[in-house]
Amino acid sequence: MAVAELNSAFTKTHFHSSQLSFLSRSVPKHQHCDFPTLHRTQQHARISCSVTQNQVQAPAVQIQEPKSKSDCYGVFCLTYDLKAEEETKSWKKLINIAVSGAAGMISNHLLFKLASGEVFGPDQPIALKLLGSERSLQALEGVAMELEDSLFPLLREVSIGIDPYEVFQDAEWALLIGAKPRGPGMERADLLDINGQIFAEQGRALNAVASRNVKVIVVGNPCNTNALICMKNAPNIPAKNFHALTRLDENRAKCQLALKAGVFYDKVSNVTIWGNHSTTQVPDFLNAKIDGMPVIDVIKDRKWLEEEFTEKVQKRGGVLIQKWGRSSAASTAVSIVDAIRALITPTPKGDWFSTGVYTDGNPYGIAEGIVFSMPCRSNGDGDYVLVKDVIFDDYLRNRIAKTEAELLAEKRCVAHLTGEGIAVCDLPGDTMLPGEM
Ligand SMILES: NC(=O)C1=CN([C@@H]2O[C@H](COP(=O)(O)OP(=O)(O)OC[C@H]3O[C@@H](n4cnc5c(N)ncnc54)[C@H](OP(=O)(O)O)[C@@H]3O)[C@@H](O)[C@H]2O)C=CC1
Ligand SMILES: O=C([O-])CC(=O)C(=O)O
Repeated sequence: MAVAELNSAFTKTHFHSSQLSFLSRSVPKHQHCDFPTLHRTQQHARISCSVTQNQVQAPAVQIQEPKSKSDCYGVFCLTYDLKAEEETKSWKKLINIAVSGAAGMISNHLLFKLASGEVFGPDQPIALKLLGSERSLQALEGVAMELEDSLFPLLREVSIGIDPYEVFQDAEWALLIGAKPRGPGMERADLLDINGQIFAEQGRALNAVASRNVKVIVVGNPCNTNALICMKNAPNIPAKNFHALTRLDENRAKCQLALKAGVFYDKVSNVTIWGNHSTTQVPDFLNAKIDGMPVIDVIKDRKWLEEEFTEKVQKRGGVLIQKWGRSSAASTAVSIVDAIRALITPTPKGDWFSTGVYTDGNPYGIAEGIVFSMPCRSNGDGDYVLVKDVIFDDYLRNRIAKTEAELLAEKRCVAHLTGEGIAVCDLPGDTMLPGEM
């Protein structure tokens, strides 16, 4: 009888049949293993594989603890000691990434990018913690199965759950995508309230169980005000760590400028989206550059910039829905990747990126206490600073004032969720999400 033995240190304590199929893949290629056997001690598990010519032997599996609701999924319950394998010795420490709305369309693109290593790098193992609801639990299992079947080397753990207090445990990144879409006839105030409740609860959960330096990117709409609510409910996490995703708007603006100037879009830089992720957002062509030159010196059609370009970016999401029948999912996932990478890699010299962040202490005179998209730079440590050397003209100031007024009105409308008293909803009538046009 030939016996192959694999020693691994396990941090998890549960095993079931799907793991055994994984374990059999772990046996050296020259030895076929029909029946991997798991032996457990207090801290370690050892797999031995019995290989016989004629003999059939039942697998012996000792299960020591029951699997709990939000625990690891399938093959991901198996956690190797990364230092024990030659290939993984140089890898960084595993990081925990929580994703809400994980069974939704955006996540369906994003999760596979995260798992592939293209976001955090080829030496960064990750654990994905997927938050769903009763409604989506089955679908979430399907997502986890697809992640299993993708055999991503860097994806070391996946867990699924419906309780944010469990799913957000030790999260170092929280990508908050899940939110109720605005249905026909629904008032924007109702949407703010329904989604606000979700983000208030998730803020409290992050406050209670996430890493103290968790970086939070809110995608679910209306993302600026949801980010504000989340932040206000997480007082023990730095306010600076909360972002509303406006990178998709920045990417859309770069694309339109490149198209008009007849250049490839990598020539377009320094594009700021000011304000709300809504149709009042301000894509800033005054400070933007094409091939290092001010956009206004390259595209000398101010009327086009003020009217057509601006409106195209503001309403791009809605036009896409009309054509595609659903809202941007792939390009949103790409922009989430861009937003994360903007924080974990140094910003190219002279350039900046847009993200919705808390306005307290901003150098532009924008009202404090709201989450507003502004130009930022990072040295790649996950943090950012606001860019000071930007210029304004009357046009830009007026446009910024409009999106600022909208966000202040949204803030008053969710005062009951931010601990700031009684809500008063006097939202401007034309307030729309990009996708609502
Ligand atoms: N900031 C940006 O640039 C962009 C933001 N968005 C926003 O991202 C969000 C997600 O988009 P997408 O993935 O396409 O949407 P999907 O409809 O595919 O998924 C959204 C998820 O939200 C969750 N959800 C939470 N609460 C509710 C609720 N009350 N009713 C229904 N679903 C709920 C659902 O998951 P579960 O049941 O698991 O909770 C669902 O899977 C939306 O709010 C959208 O407007 C979209 C594009 C760009
Ligand atoms: O309104 C939506 O859900 C879509 C959206 O935010 C966008 O495309 O920018």
